[in-house]
Amino acid sequence: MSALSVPPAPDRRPYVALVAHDARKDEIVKWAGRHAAQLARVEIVSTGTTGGRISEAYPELSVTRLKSGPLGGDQQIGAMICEGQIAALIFFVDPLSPMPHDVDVKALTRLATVYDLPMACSASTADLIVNGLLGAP
Ligand SMILES: O=C(CO)COP(=O)(O)O
Repeated sequence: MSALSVPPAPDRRPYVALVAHDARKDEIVKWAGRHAAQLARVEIVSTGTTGGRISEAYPELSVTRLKSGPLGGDQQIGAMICEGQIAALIFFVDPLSPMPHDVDVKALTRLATVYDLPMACSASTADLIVNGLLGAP
């Protein structure tokens, strides 16, 4: 699918948003591998680079890639949250590095809170969310 537009809501399956900062991309790829059977039951939407890494590692998963985070991808996912298209946000943030798009990161986590969306910023909480929403592996 195009990396340029927010896609329409899928017919049947909710989106789970997967996003990670560079320092944590290896970690989210590993995490997605542990949950691949569960993630195969949903549509995944990701910021550009994160989505590329996950698709490359697990071509069997359905991953829609948006813009890269610093180029607006976080905001695209925020818009999808507003439109009720996202069931959960798994966002492995890097808390140790300054980000040029810090305002976008804050806006995304803020919207997840506004809409009471299940949101995880690390693997242990992401495990609980995915097991809770999608059942045990
Ligand atoms: O920067 C990000 C989230 O704030 C992630 O974007 P990428 O997946 O394109 O690296």
